[in-house]
Amino acid sequence: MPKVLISDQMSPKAAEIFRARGIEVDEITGLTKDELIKIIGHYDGLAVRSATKATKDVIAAATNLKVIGRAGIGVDNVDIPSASGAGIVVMNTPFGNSITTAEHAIALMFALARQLPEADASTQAGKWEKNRFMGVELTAKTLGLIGAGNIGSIVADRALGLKMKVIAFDPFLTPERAEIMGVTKVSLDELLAQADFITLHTPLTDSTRNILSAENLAKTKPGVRIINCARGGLIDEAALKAGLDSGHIGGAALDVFVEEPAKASPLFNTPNFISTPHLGASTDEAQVNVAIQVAEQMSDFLLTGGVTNALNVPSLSAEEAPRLRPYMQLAERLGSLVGQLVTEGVKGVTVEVEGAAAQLNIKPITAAVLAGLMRTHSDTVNMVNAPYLAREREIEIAEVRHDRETDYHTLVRVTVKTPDGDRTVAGTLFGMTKPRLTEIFGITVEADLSGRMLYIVNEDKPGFIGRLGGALGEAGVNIGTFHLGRRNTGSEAILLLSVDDTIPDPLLASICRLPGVKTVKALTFA
Ligand SMILES: NC(=O)c1ccc[n+]([C@@H]2O[C@H](COP(=O)([O-])OP(=O)(O)OC[C@H]3O[C@@H](n4cnc5c(N)ncnc54)[C@H](O)[C@@H]3O)[C@@H](O)[C@H]2O)c1
Ligand SMILES: O=C(O)CC[C@@H](O)C(=O)O
Repeated sequence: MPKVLISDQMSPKAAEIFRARGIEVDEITGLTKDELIKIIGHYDGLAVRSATKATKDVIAAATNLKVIGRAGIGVDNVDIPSASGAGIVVMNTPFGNSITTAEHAIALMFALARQLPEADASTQAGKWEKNRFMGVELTAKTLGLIGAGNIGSIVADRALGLKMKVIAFDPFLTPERAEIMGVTKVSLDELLAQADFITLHTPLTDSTRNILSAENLAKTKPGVRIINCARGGLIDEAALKAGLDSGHIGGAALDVFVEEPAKASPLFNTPNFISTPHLGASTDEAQVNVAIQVAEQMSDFLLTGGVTNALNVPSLSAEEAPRLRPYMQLAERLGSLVGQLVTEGVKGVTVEVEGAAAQLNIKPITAAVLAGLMRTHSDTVNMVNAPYLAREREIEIAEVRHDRETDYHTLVRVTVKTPDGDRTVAGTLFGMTKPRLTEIFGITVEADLSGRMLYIVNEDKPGFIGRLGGALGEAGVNIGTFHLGRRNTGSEAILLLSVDDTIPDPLLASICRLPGVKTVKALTFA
């Protein structure tokens, strides 16, 4: 009988479902990392919210673990590359708490507009300071959404009902979708300049970390009020404190912090600052939703192999699975590679199959490309919802089968249309099972795409590889594999290195400064 550990506070519904489906379940919350490491080896499944950190060390100790289920959306507490490396499926429940979180953002917006927490504390202290708490109306004010996905869309809907004007910055929001939502798509600078209230609804990624930096906060409208119910790290907390102190920022409400639990913060006790302890998803309704979903999904997987809402494996029928699975892994990695390298909005994706791949059902291959591509910008994308999301975002999808001889026995090629032009990558399967990159942006290169990698474009001049090796060696970064490709002798070369550990930002910056380097990017593959 499979055994599941529920290691965070969860609705009792989750344990009820596991037991009803014949799965043994332990509910042990508040474990330290060492305590978790000690017991995790006994379990086939781990059900978490955000407190448990499923780190590399925890996963290394999880010798029987087959599935990690996140009762919620954000999976930044789960090391997905390590889980994938260990063959552990990671699932989340993408929509169960969206309404609840959107409502929390709206609640915080009201609380800021009318200084509710301070007014409450003052009244209950017997002060009756009627003249101290002068608020602002929300009607006719401009709300700036940073991130217009599931939660952002619900916030927009509610704010429009409050007669606010809603503007949104989201590189993946098409003008057509913005029109359907009733919001105006704007650039980040336009949003910063126009919004009376700003609310954040993006995952924490390389492109969103510190999106409200000191520099961007300085571009906001004087008196702006800011709400973050998404992830700590989207706002520079020190700059936010300075902005509140100077009065440039009229108020801020944070549900999430860089360090959680946030037991101390320079922001605490700052006037016009409101905080809640990561309560965005904390309603009876949302917690029942996510508990039921996670327990059903994990039970299905442990008992039947069925995969739903997985972030690192495709969903597949039993018949197609054996032949398609390696192609989907290849497709997902090609999509992820372009997603990590292309920064501008994607307008179209063409998936071409040649050789043996042309005989297969192309749909799951396309879904895998799209999931890999869009997952770099959203925690909620999986093979199942990726094609739907792509359509919703007006991304044009084309599928082409080639009946022609190629250099490879089987080949998948992905071309992404961006405002800056087309970007093409291609790959094959070695031994019909191992994904292998064969072409990147017009340059032939043969490389694995797995784990943590470093992508460098440089001028093809002698001495560069030695300098790069020196920089990595000095920083104690071990190179696993090394792949090189170039357009013509002496022109542009591409290097793809696999590395054992995360590359720290200062090291990336120093590689960037090496003579001849044009582009450097740290990549991660699930
Ligand atoms: N406080 C909480 O308890 C709580 C609860 C649920 C979710 N969350 C957080 O909220 C986040 C959003 O959830 P969701 O369901 O709306 O996710 P989603 O994936 O549906 O939407 C995220 C949106 O962010 C956009 N985005 C990505 N990069 C961007 C960038 N650089 N600039 C602007 N927009 C960008 C994406 O295009 C997407 O539309 C989650 O990632 C999760 O971390 C927090
Ligand atoms: O589980 C929670 O309380 C928080 C969930 C939230 O951060 C999420 O990403 O879904």
